Amino acid sequence: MILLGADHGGVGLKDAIKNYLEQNHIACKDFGTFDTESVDYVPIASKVAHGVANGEGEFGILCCGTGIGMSMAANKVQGVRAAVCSDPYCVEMTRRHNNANVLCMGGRVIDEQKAVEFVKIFLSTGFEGGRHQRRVDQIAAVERGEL
Ligand SMILES: O=C(CO)[C@H](O)[C@H](O)[C@H](O)COP(=O)(O)O
Repeated sequence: MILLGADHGGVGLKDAIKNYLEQNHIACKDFGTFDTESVDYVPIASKVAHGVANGEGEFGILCCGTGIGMSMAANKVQGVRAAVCSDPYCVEMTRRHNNANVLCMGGRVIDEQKAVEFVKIFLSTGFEGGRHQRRVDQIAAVERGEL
């Protein structure tokens, strides 16, 4: 299950991604927003991030104007590793090296075609583990206040 969320700055990307997922029979849940009326991104990021942290969704995808506000809010939730990406290399590497579980993108930064391309990369790339597992474990230790 892929959990989706956006504010007014990212709703176009989110809807294009939802369309792609549904056309390809990939289960998704849409936490809004559903139009371009201004909304705060934080409560939406929180819903998606908690859904990923509690296992409702394997991955989250969050879109705002830049992707940055969404990533900042999502990364406050324990267990979430949200990455804001605007190029395909970073999308691939954040799965391979960081085991990112939330992808954040900006509707004022990239177009819908790129966003869908990035989602394809994100969902099809695995975590490499090894030395990267040690570093991801260290991020979790920071969350617990142990590092
Ligand atoms: O949090 C953000 C910036 O890092 C997002 O891009 C928001 O979508 C943006 O701040 C919203 O701005 P607006 O002027 O209220 O449309």
